Amino acid sequence: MGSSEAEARIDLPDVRPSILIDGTALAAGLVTRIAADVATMVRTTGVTPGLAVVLVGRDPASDIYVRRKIAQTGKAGMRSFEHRLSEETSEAELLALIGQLNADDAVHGILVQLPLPAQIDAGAVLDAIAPAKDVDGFHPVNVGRLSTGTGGLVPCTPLGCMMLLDTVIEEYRGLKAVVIGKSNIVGKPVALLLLERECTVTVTHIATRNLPDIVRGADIVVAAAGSPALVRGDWIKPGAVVIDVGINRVPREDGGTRIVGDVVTAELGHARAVTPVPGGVGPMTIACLLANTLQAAGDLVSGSRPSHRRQAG
Ligand SMILES: Nc1nc(=O)c2c([nH]1)NC[C@@H]1CN(c3ccc(C(=O)N[C@@H](CCC(=O)O)C(=O)O)cc3)C=[N+]21
Repeated sequence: MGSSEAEARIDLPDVRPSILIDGTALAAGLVTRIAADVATMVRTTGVTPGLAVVLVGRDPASDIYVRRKIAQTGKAGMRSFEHRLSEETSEAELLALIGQLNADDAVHGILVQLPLPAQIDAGAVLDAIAPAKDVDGFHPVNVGRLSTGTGGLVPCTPLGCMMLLDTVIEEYRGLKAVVIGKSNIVGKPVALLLLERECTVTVTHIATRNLPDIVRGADIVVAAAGSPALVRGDWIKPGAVVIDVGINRVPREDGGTRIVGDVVTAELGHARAVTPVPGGVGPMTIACLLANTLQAAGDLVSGSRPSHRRQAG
């Protein structure tokens, strides 16, 4: 990254230096609270929440995330069931496994790690997961529930973004929010959550014209473009809150790689608050997966309709 070029672009009023929102600490606190709720559930119902994680193929990054997810379930006192399938797995084989997990009373949450190999239609797989066990919130039933504000399981990364925002924003009503990226996994659901809080939401994407000008009007920016160092300091209004969802692996001078977000955080001294990468949205995504697994287990045990999520925190 050309840091001298970066510095040259800063020409903004002097305001308080921005807060870095510590996603690692927030996630650890959430996992601790979830662990207490899990213990209560085990004591009062005899049921231990269980999460099945399905990984097809050998993507090294997916491997790391799956191991993190499994480790965190253990910390929260949940059970995890790891299913590692070969790169050559057919769609029919994967659908058969999902059928088994749907029917397994010890499994309350099912996560199929994305992306899937090319021979498998990811949409068909997500459609096959029982909506009540869909802890990713990707099933059309849960997507529909989110869009109508009628409960259900909410995708983990957007939920984590809202919890990070909640640490610095008390009143969302009327704030201008700009979401960069229109993915089904982050952009669209986070836009719906912000809309639910009565923000004025703009969703931008690859074909958006004058993106910097649109972002300059935002009180809240959620950057989920998957483009390293896309969002520069001079795009950000003084006092804005910036959530960086990007996880981009870029080459390091010494030949290794490092993870950077979509935002040049070093240029954001004039923002009110910014999330770091790593240590921001990523750990919250995993903590929210546990929160969703607990919610799914609670709803499955009580036999109730999908619950409305209690206020975060
Ligand atoms: N069905 C499905 N659900 C997912 O939720 C899902 C998925 N597929 N496929 C891949 C993405 C990616 N993802 C991450 C989770 C945690 C971190 C995370 O904890 N990151 C750390 C460390 C980053 C690092 O150093 O590698 C951080 O940002 O601090 C990152 C990425 C979940 N995903």
